[in-house]
Amino acid sequence: MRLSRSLIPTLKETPAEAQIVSHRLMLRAGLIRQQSAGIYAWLPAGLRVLHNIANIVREEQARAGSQEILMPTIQSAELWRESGRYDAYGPEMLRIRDRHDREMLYGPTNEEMLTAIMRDSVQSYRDLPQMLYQIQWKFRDEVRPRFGVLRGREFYMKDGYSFDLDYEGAVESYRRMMLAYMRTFKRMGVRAVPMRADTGPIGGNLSHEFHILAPTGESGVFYDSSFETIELGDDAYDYEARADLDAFFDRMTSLYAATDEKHDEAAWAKVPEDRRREGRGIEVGQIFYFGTKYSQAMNFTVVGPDGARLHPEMGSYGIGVSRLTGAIIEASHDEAGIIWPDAIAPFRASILNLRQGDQVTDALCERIYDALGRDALYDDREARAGEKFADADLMGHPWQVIVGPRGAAKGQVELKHRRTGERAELDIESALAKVR
Ligand SMILES: Nc1ncnc2c1ncn2[C@@H]1O[C@H](COS(=O)(=O)NC(=O)[C@@H](N)CS)[C@@H](O)[C@H]1O
Repeated sequence: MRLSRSLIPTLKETPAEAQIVSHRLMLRAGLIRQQSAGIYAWLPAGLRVLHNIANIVREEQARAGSQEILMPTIQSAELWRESGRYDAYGPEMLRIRDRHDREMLYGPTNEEMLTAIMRDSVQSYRDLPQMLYQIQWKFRDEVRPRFGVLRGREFYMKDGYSFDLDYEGAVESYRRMMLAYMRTFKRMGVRAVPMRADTGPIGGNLSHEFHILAPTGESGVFYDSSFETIELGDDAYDYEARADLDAFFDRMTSLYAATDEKHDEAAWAKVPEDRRREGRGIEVGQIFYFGTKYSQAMNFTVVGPDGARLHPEMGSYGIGVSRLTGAIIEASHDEAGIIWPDAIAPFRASILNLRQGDQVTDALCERIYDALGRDALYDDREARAGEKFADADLMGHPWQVIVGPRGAAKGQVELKHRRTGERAELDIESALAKVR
């Protein structure tokens, strides 16, 4: 994209309402604009990040054998009355009435809906196990939305659901998702720590939250410092080998890590003193096993191998896709702005034209822009070099291709790596080879 023709409204000043760095930087880098409390519009560069995150989630869900579906955001109240959660869910649920005065709601999650779809679709044990997910907008009427997209009211979530014949199968699904989640977060360039967690309104008795460690995290966390160094998502494990799933799960859960709600002083005391860490975490995902809570409540049964009916065992698995855009900035920024991990950056490179109007410089910029295609943001504005440098650092793309008249005359550019600050004078082909 050409910056002179794009809607990426960067700001020099920090908006007063933004209290944490990711909220400030997302506004200043022109990624989002608030429309009402906890509800945001995603501008072109912000939407590219959101799609990059969602696509990594998609690829890793596919690898784990989960099928993508898409369910509606608007749900009927009676569906939630079947499970008893319509009243239990409380004021976070946005309740609405349609023109025929039917009670509807904007879905905060979809356990009931997918259980009803499965109830209407499968009758035999041969149709299980199934693992399905969607990436869809949710609404939770948070009493105090804050910190930008970290705690919004309308937010983008991957929510997955597993259906198994028995407890053993449900445990395998849970462990499959543990591996998929750790691989997913690793690919996004962040370290997320799996922590034992409470289950809250979703239910069940087994749950882990995945936390990115960041000083602005809302959750207090206690963890073994080994999590700062061990390999968190390596590819050595095979989803089709139960022993691999068990080995990975044991490795991830044998080290101590718990949110403050689940912190256990006795277990904590067994962690060698020099390895005990306390900190703050941002919850970017949570997985739950809750057995037959929904299949019982909604009378979803299949005919088992012996002809008797059984209630499938379920779990659900969420990732905060829109929250991750902010959480990753909390974990990866400096005083100049965002430092995007390569895999999710809105663009791979900013092209900075330092002498707009100079024919040789313009021509070289166009050549580089053509070569990099949609992965580049070409700053072709009539603006001073200093402004272009500041905006490129603020927007945080991994590479900056800096084109000035002296270098252009020699067919050279200056290449800057945003994360390390390293600079090099290179000919075009060498520079393009590094950026691609
Ligand atoms: N208000 C919010 N704003 C942004 N992200 C949120 C918000 N509430 C939850 N999330 C994200 O959504 C993830 C999943 O939400 S959850 O409540 O833990 N789990 C569920 O809803 C399950 N039904 C998953 S299928 C959380 O880990 C968090 O990263």
